[in-house]
This record gives sequence, C-alpha cells and structure tokens, in this order.
Amino acid sequence: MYVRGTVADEVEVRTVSTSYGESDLAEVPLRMAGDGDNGTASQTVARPRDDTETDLAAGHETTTVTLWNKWAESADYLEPGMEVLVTNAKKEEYQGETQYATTGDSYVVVEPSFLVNVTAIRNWVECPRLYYLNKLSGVPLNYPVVKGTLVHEVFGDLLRGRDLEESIAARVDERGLELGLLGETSEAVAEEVRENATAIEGWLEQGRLTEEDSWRSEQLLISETFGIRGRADAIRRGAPVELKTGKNLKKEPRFKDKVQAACYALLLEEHGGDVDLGTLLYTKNSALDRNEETGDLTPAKEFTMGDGLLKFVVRQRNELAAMEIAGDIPTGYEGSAKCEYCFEQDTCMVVSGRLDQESKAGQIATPLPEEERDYFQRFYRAIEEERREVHREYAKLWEQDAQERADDDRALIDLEFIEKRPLEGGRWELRARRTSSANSKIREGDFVLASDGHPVRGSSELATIERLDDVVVLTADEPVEVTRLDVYPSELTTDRLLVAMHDALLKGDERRKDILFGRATPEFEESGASETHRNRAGETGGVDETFIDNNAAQNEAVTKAVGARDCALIHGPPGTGKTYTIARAIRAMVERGERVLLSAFTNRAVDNALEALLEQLEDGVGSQTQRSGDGEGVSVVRVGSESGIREDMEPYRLERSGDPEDRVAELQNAQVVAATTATCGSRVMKEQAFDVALVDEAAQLTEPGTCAAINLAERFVLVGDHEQLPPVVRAENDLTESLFERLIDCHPEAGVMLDRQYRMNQRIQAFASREFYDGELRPAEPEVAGRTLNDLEGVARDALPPALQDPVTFVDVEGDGGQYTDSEEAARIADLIEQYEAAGLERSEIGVIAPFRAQVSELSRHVPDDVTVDTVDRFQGSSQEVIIISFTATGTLEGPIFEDYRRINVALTRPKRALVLVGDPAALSSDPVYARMLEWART
Ligand SMILES: Nc1ncnc2c1ncn2[C@@H]1O[C@H](COP(=O)(O)OP(=O)(O)OP(=O)(O)O)[C@@H](O)[C@H]1O
Repeated sequence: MYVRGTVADEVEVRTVSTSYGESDLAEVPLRMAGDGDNGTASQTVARPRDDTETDLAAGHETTTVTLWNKWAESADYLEPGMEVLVTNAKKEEYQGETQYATTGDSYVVVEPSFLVNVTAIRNWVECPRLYYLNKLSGVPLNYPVVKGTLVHEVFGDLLRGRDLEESIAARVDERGLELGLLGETSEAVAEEVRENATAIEGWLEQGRLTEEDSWRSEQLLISETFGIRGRADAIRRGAPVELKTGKNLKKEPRFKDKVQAACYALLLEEHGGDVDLGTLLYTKNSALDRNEETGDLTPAKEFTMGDGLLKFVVRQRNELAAMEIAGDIPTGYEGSAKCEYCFEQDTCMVVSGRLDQESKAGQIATPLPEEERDYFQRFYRAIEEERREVHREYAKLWEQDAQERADDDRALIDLEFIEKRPLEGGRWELRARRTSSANSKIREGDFVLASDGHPVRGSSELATIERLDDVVVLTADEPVEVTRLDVYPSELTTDRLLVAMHDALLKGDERRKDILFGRATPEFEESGASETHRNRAGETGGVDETFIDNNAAQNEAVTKAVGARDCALIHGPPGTGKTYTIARAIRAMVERGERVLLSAFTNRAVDNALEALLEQLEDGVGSQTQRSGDGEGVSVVRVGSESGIREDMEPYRLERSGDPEDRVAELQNAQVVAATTATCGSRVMKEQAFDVALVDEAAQLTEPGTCAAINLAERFVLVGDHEQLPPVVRAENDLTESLFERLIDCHPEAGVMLDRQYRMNQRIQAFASREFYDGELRPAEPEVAGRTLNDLEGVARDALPPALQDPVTFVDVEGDGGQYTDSEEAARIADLIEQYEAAGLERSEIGVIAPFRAQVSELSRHVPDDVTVDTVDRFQGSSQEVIIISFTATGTLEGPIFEDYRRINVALTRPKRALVLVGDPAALSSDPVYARMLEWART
C-alpha cells in the first residue's frame, strides 16, 4: 500500500526504545492525497497507479504517518506543504484513528514530482556543494568531457552492432568543431578513444554477449514513484551497465558509481524489472594495467545491489529534492567529502567568498557589493522557480491522461504505427501515421518522447522528428512501435540562464556591472573626428557619417550603436525598421574592423536579421559574403542546428563535423557570428569573444537570457519594444521584466526610439501610437499612410460591403456567452473572410487573432485552412494585409482579455491595410483601454 499527501504541520523526530533497541522515528502529519493497495504485498514497490487508489482518495483527511529508523533522516528535511510518498506502508488503528507506518520494505520519497537527475544524485553524493557549483557555472568545454562523450557514443554504437573503426571515425568527425577549439587533432583523439573502446570491445567479446544476452543501448527512464530520471548507458539482461572512462585500479567499483547504477536499478524496478546486479565498466582498467599489482584484470565490475544501497540512494535524493524545493544553498557539510582532495576547492572558496555563502572549504575573495548579492539571490530563486515549472511539466507526463496532453497541445496521440527501419550506424527510423489534424507544440527538428502508448509507463525513447505531416518520421537509437509523441520538457534553458547570470556577476567586467546596476552612465563617442574609437584590433575612427539618409531616428540609432562605448538601446515600435537598422549598424561595425555577434531570442529573428545584413553587406562592402574567412569579403557564420535554421541561411551554417582545424578556423575567422541567445550559452559559443553584441527582440528576453549574449562582447546594443510581448516565462517573478526595459528606464540617454513606421495605414496606427507610444509613432512615407486594399492587384475595395471599406472596422457580435470560445464570432469571421475573398483578396493575405487557444481551435473549424489563425504570441514579428481580431468576450470583462495590454498592442499593429475587430461592445467598453479602442474603431 502506498500513502501520498502533503505535510500538514511541523514534523517531530524522536528516539524510542523498542524491543530491538533504540530506534528513531518521525511522526508526519499528512493531508492525504490518496492511498492505494495493489494487492501484491510481496513486491518491493507498489506503484501509485490510478486503478489502485482506494478509500481515502477523496477524503483529503489528515492522518499521521510514522517513518521508522533511517527514514526519520528524510523527515528532517520536511516542511509543511511538502509532498511525501510512502511505499509499502502498513495501516494501523490507533485510538480509533487510521494511521500509517513504514515497513521494512517501504521507501519514503520527498517531493516525488520533483524529478532529480541520476547524475545530480551522483554529484550530490560526492559533495552537495560540488553539485551546486556545477549547476552555477556549467561544465566548460574541456577535453576529458568531450572524450568521455565520444567513448560513450562508441559504446552505444558497438552495442547496436556498428563496426568499431567505423564508429570511431564517424564519432570523432562529428565533434570536429569542439576538438578544434580544444586544439586536438582527429588522429590523436581517435587513438585515445580506440584505447578506451578496446577495453569495451574486449569485454563484449569475452563471451558475455551470448545469444541469450538481451541488450539495449541507452534508455531514458523516468520514475514517478522515486522522482528520478536518467539515461542508462546500457541495460543487459534487465540490469544497468554504466560505462566509466576514468581510471579505477581498485577491486571495488567507486561508491559514487555504484550510487549511479543503483539509481538506474530503481528506475528499472519500477518498469517491472527485478534488479539485484549492477555492472560498472571502467575503460581504464584493462589489459593495459595488467602489470599493476593491485589491478583487477577485468574492466567490468559487477556488484550486488543491496536493499541498503537502494534506500540510501533514495534518502540522498530526498535531501537534494528538499533543498531544491526550499531554495537553499548547500554548504558542503551535508556530505562526507574531504575538501583538501577536491579539484574544485578554490572555485568553491571564491564563490562562497564573493557571494558570502557558508562553505566547508572556507571563503576567499572580497564579497560582491550588497546590491549584486541581492540581485544574485533574487534571480537565483527566480530561475529555480522556473525550473520547478519545468518539473511540473514532467509530472504532467503521468498526471494527465493522453487526451488531456493532446488538448494541451503537448502530445500527438492515436498515431498508427507503420514501420521501423534500421539505419546505418545502428540507429532506427520510425514511421507512424497521424489520425487527426490536431494542433500541437511539436515541430520538425524537435526532440520528443516517442512511446508505444505511455511516455513513462510504456516503452519510450527520445527521438528526433525528421518529418511531420500526415506521416511522422522519427529517428531514434532504439526501435519503438510509436503511437504517441510527447513534448520533452527540457531544463537546458534554465541551466543556461543560471550560468549566464553567474558569469555576468562573478566573472563580469566591473565597468559592465556599473552600467547594469545603474552606478555609471553609458558613454558614447562624440560625432566628429576629435573623438576616436579604438576597437579590439587597435584601429581608431570617429562616428561622423550619415548611415541612413531618409530616416533621422534610424540614423541616430546607428550612430549610437556604432559609437557606444558601453551600450545603446534601440526602441523600435512595430514596423519601424528595427531589422534594417540592426543590419546597417552591423555593416558599419564590420567596416570598422569589429567582430560582431548578432543574436535574438528566436531562430526566426536571427535569420531575419541575418538576411537583412547580407543584403546590406552586398550593398555596402560591395563584395560577396562568405562563410569561411580565407577569401575576400566579409565572413559570416550562423551557429545553430540544421532544423532550427531557415533553409536559405543554410549556406552560412557552421558545420560542426569535419577536420578540427578547418572547423575552428571557420568560426574564429568569422567577423559576424549569428546565433540565438540560447546557443550563446553553449560550450562552443562561450569560447568566443566579440567587440560588440547586437541583440534583437531584446524586450522578449529575460535579464539572464540577455546576459548569455552580452557576456561574450565588450559592448552591446539591445533592440526591442517593451510595449510588445514580454519575456516568455512560466513563473511570475523577476524574470518577467527584460533587461532592455530596465535599462531604458535606468539609462534613457542610451536609448533612441524609431518613430517612423513602414507598415500600417495611418488610420490603423493611430490608436496604438496614442495609447502605447505617446502619439509619436507616425507613418514613414505618404505611401504608407495612404495604403488601402485597392493597391493590391486584383482587389477592388468597392466590391466590399461599405463597412469593410474603411481601414478599421468594428463588427458587433453579441457572442454565445462561452468563456474561452465563441462560435458566433467564429461564424461571423468566416463570413467576413468570404467577403474579402469575393473582393479579390487571397486567403493567405488574411490573419485571424484570438486571445485563447480554445477560440483558435473553434475558429479553425469555421475558416478555411489557408487563413492563418493563431494567438497573438505566434503573430509577433509578422504582418498581414488584413487582420481580424476575435475578442471572445461577452457581457463583462475581468481584466484585459489579452492578459496584458501589450498583447492587444501587438494584435492591433499586425495589419497593413485593413483591421477588423469582432466582439461584444458591452463587454469591451467595461475596460478603459478597450473602451478607447472601441471609440477609435467606430469613428
Ligand atoms: N529607412 C528606410 N527606408 C526605406 N524602407 C525602410 C527603411 N527602414 C525600414 N524600411 C522598410 O520597412 C519595412 C519594415 O522594416 P523591418 O522589417 O526592418 O521592420 P521591423 O521593425 O523589424 O518590423 P517588426 O515590427 O515586424 O519587427 C521593411 O520592408 C523595410 O525594408
């Protein structure tokens, strides 16, 4: 029987005398979420399946659960509000009340929904403080790590039956760029990987891999009971095999390695296995070491997985989870590691000194100013809250059923499996047919969980989506008879935010921090030759040039960007030529011999800006742009994955595989490097340095997200519009305000607002200009101000009903009273589209925006497929000839319909020639902003 609930009050831990001697116990007051009895009491783990929930499930009663002996240690970390799960509990009647207690077979799991990574538990056992430091500063690019990854990849290949030499050659080739950055040659690395791999091959050949041996290479495992997830290197006869590239000449496996194997054993048990054996394969303990007296001759060390070890692992996991939930910082005293043997001792002391943290290793270095320490703490917590939201996403993998996941756009379900085909190198291609056209967040190129029905309980594997239309084509390491795909929540973004913040504060330049914290004012070169500018190459020059002759604000923006010694901020309302201005500024910088980083939040924005830059460079420098730096012209590279980058930018994409020297030359010699801010936090990009970083869409980036890019450069230019969409974050905290917005407030003198727009008819822009830009936004040219549908070929404005002939129209629909959908509005919008079509407009020139996903689905049922229908977020950055907005509100309003007024600004500024607002005037006029909008639309 399992018991699960929330700690209702303080927990008391005490020692009692029993007939077996002294025992610790903890009485946990628990508000029950449910209990269950799976009827198989002999099983070690009773899994909390829905079908096992019984009596108390609906009761939410408070009871007491007694945790005995070592489980009392886990009770030490419990705080009211935390969740606890006890497996194999026994029910007891005490003074007429039902209580529970652990048995000899019980596990106690603290915060089971918080999925802890197996490697995190391993690091935690080594030293909790080390685990924290790794989290803060990330793993830098270094040879042992790259080599370790290569050996693991070759191991996987060998298990899948690939030839050793072929595998080594292919895997080393794939890492050309990283090896180049590390100054390694392919031959030397291949040789070293071969040495390591020989141990593995020898072991596999020792007759252990017989016909009966059932093997599986890497497997992603998630345990909803223990709150652990991880990817086992291999599973042999149902038991975990872990590969270690480090040396171990002792007879016994290292304890932390055993811990790792034990985690996988727990995961496998939950998946129905009965695991009592673990194997650790040390590649540096082979025939090479035979002469060593102490050496064990076989590289594989098998060990029995005792109950004590498995429980120890869960207790360690509990300690880690509890600390993460409470947001505490480990000091190092929690573990038994000895600081004097630790490679990270210096780092540990510096971090604790700079942040004034307690550490077993002690403190050195002077503390950061108090405001920086406060900032660190605030953002550390904010990022960790964000991480918790990602963990909640994991929990939804088993808490929601298939249909709920699909309705949330997080899964594609009910696929019909077609086939699995072996690929070269031992991987698999999987195909399945979609049986519905349901929407989802899953896109081509995504990494997803492909399963035969359930992502956690069934057979599942991480797979890449190669193609996504009626048939889904995936590639994966292992064949899965796929019938369902789930979004795989990734912590990579949060990991990188933390590292970016750490780098900005602990490694950051003092002048930069003075600017970020408002302690100094940004400086600019004066125009005129008296002031000089010196770039990294030592060349000088003044900003005394007209860059753009038909738009004064854009010209000022470029001048500021080029002449900024610290930073410049370009505020660009919709359609004001942000991309054009960025491109012109980069061209000017490149002409001055500077090395430039071009970044943005999304791949789409990076590609747009790059496209504009390529046009500029061809106009300006007058020579071909090219990828590698050894010819004439400006060398430009785009760093990112093949699936993320737009096809026409592919020629500029930095290839990662190939000869290390060539690859690294291509990157190092590039004058312009374009990458998303997430990629700027990658190990490869962190090795790069730039004179200046230009960041587009900066108002949509969190502060640490922006830091990932600007950390790499001496000065920076942020471009964005804080009156449009804010950063996309799950939690409500400090991350919701962008660095761009904060700096515009803090250093208005560093900002320029682009005030001429090239998109909207004058009538359309009037409201947004007044409401969001103090009336300063104006059409750039008479042609823009006067644009109408008549200018479009084949369109006759007169053919439209009179109401639609005006560039802005309000269509009054009372609505059906639904909360998130409105079928009346949807039906009316379908009619409007027909009317536009009848007047000669192409459907692809019309866009429909709705505040809720549910209304987007409703609209999709009414309007033809080739009309784009979506929420505002998907429309940001794009424009259409005609935009129709479905307000989906009847009667009254509670707060702004689009959550935030900035969303309505985005919606209203997408059209070029016609805007139609569809809604219930009674509801809209109850909000002052919408009331003003209504008045404008109706006049
Ligand atoms: N100085 C200029 N002279 C002529 N055309 C311009 C100028 N600046 C921008 N444009 C044109 O205006 C249009 C919008 O420019 P751009 O795409 O750079 O705007 P944006 O501000 O990036 O747009 P969004 O609001 O969608 O992000 C483009 O067609 C561009 O060529």
